[in-house]
Amino acid sequence: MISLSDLVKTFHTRDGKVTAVDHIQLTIDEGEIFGIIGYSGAGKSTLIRLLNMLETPTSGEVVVAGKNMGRLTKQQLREARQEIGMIFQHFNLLWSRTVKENIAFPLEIKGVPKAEREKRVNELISLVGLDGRGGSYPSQLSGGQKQRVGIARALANNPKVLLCDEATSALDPKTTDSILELLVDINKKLGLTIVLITHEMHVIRKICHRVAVMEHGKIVEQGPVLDVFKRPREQMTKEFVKQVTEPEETEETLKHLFGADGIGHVLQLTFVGGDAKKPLINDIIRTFDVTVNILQGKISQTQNGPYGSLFIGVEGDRQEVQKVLEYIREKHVSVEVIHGE
Ligand SMILES: Nc1ncnc2c1ncn2[C@@H]1O[C@H](COP(=O)(O)OP(=O)(O)OP(=O)(O)O)[C@@H](O)[C@H]1O
Repeated sequence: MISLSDLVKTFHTRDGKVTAVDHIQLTIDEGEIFGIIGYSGAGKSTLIRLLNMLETPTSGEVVVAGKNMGRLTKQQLREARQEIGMIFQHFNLLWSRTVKENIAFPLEIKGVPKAEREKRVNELISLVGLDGRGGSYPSQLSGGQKQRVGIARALANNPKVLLCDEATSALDPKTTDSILELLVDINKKLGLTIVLITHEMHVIRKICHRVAVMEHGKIVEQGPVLDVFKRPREQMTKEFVKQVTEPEETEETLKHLFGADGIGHVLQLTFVGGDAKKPLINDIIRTFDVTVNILQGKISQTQNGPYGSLFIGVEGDRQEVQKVLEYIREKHVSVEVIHGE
């Protein structure tokens, strides 16, 4: 659905040249929810704005739904943009228009007749769960409801692609989850391709099929979400993965435990997909002459299956602990000794 080749965007500022997007190659498939994660300044906003030509590339190509966006006439570009909806962190609604009028806006621009417009607007209001709020003004809505209006407006022209620019960053965690669920629902119902940028791994974990990690204008790592969670290569990816796989206080808790008596080895086990359901700890206790102490653990759900991280303390003689490690590895569960020999 989307293919980027050798895409570059440089800005010339008073302080010199800034390369916001640096030779990016990327393919995003039809019907996929693709997440791009990175810290502030990595170039995410610039990259997503290049997809609908809100930014003009310095060099390279952007092809969306079979159209080479850089080679279109102004009229063709206007038409191509109708196939690419976009939602924003601060919603960008028209404050003097009601919910219905906001959603109808892109249809008016396209010249859709009034009766057809109304029908479509009512369908969209139901789709995003805003029944009964069509006559309200944006100032009368909660943040989550405002984003629902943004989503309905972005979908008005039946786009093939939806771009989400930090769409949940201004929302509280519960509202964030409800908007993410709506995006998954729309992706499934309409087969819409969704590209989102975020600095929160929680968003990626919850809804994306694939993820790309961006740093200094480049994509430093990409792949299916579970694969990247299981084997993050880059240090920055590891930091992002930790955001969702380890409870915040893990490091502190473990530090205290390392100082305590009787803590032999501390192992970190990483389970992915079906592995997360195996009764591994039970098997270890039954099979080996060791004491197992569960220190901390977390299982999270991703679009491709569960992902879990578990910290256990294992006491026993060294050879027996070695056998435990071999046993865990045989079961294809990743294990790392984070304390002990
Ligand atoms: N219009 C512009 N003019 C000059 N420099 C720009 C412009 N837009 C972005 N930049 C620069 O490009 C780099 C990437 O910015 P960008 O906003 O794309 O990053 P980001 O990852 O989206 O960060 P954030 O989440 O903070 O917006 C930054 O160094 C930024 O200062």
